Amino acid sequence: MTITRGITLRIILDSRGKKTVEAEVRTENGFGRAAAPGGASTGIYEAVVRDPSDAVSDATIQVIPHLIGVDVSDQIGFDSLLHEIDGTGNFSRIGANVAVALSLAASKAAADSRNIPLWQHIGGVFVAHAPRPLGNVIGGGAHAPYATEIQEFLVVPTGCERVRDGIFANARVHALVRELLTKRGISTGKGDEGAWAPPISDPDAFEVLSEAADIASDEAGFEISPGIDVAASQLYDPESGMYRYRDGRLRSSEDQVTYIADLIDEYELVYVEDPLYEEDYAGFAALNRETGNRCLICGDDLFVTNKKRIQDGLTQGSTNCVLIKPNQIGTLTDTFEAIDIAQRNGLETVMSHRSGETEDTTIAHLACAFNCVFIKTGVVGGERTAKLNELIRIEESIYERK
Ligand SMILES: O=C(O)[C@@H](CO)OP(=O)(O)O
Ligand SMILES: [Mg+2]
Repeated sequence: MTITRGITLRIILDSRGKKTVEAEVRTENGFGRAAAPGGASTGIYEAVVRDPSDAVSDATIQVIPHLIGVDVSDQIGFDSLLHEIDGTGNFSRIGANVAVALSLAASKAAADSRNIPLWQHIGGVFVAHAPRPLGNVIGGGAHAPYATEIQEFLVVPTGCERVRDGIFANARVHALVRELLTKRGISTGKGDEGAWAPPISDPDAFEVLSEAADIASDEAGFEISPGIDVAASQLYDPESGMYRYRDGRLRSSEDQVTYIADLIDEYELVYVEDPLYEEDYAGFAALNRETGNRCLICGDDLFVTNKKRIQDGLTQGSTNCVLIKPNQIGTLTDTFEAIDIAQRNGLETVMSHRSGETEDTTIAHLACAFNCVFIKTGVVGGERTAKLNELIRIEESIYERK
């Protein structure tokens, strides 16, 4: 039976030590638990996160009673009920943190009631592989003060056969970056996602990243490629309409496109996320036209996992890739719809964590079920490795089935 018998909401800690929402859904013979992550460089069009304590006490009275006796095997029905109760279109009444925790916990209860893992419940019988891990090894921006200007310097094991080996290779790059920085006498604190947060310039970070990736690649015997998340909304100054850099330099949208295109060529980047700020569909399109044949140009703050915004991006040719964060949109059904419109129109999808995370491993299952090309999870830290280790287990089950 997949009818909800009990639902619990509680406040737990996230990896930044902030409060967040956890939901538990029980059916007669199934149980699901999920927690909401939290962003630091959030997009302005994301579904609305409420104060966790207020949201949980309100939802306990106003939401949970409506969800008892509901069939969790009908995920679309469950999620539209959440929208109906909320009534705002952006979850500003019940809170996107409450909504996403409930929606994901319901899907896990449904999977558990069927006695199968979540990836299989959602993806069905033809899930053929796990996504490659996109790991953050050097970072700054909104995730670490006085570090790099670009928010994330990433690596992805583009040449690995087994995802498991790629996960270990990313960890090796992470360790090598520390060695290289230490050799140069540079301190190695960490940012919110476990990436090193050294007080160095972006060109220096690229240099260290390339060197570490080359060494790890030689050791592993497969290609490890670099990427970045610029998180350019954080650099954009709406008053001047320019991107404002620390050295006082201002870049127009055109300058920013040239700057990023040059970085793509100089460092052979295979992935660039949010190179322009969250309203600049045209700037994204210019970069995508110029470099989309050799690099994934990915929208995060631009799309916020919202199918309408992805449609706008499609119309303008803004990107060839979409970042997917379930908590940006609030339910699993909305997440599916965003992925569906992207993939049906030939865009790649990347499943992503948030900078504030919990030990929740749901995104590892979703990334496999939805056939995402990469999963962005970070490289080290319990809340990051929880997802990577789950990916190792899922990949093993997929292989055993073949
Ligand atoms: O910008 C991003 O892609 C994310 C995750 O890396 O950061 P945040 O969760 O702070 O928005
Ligand atoms: Mg981003």
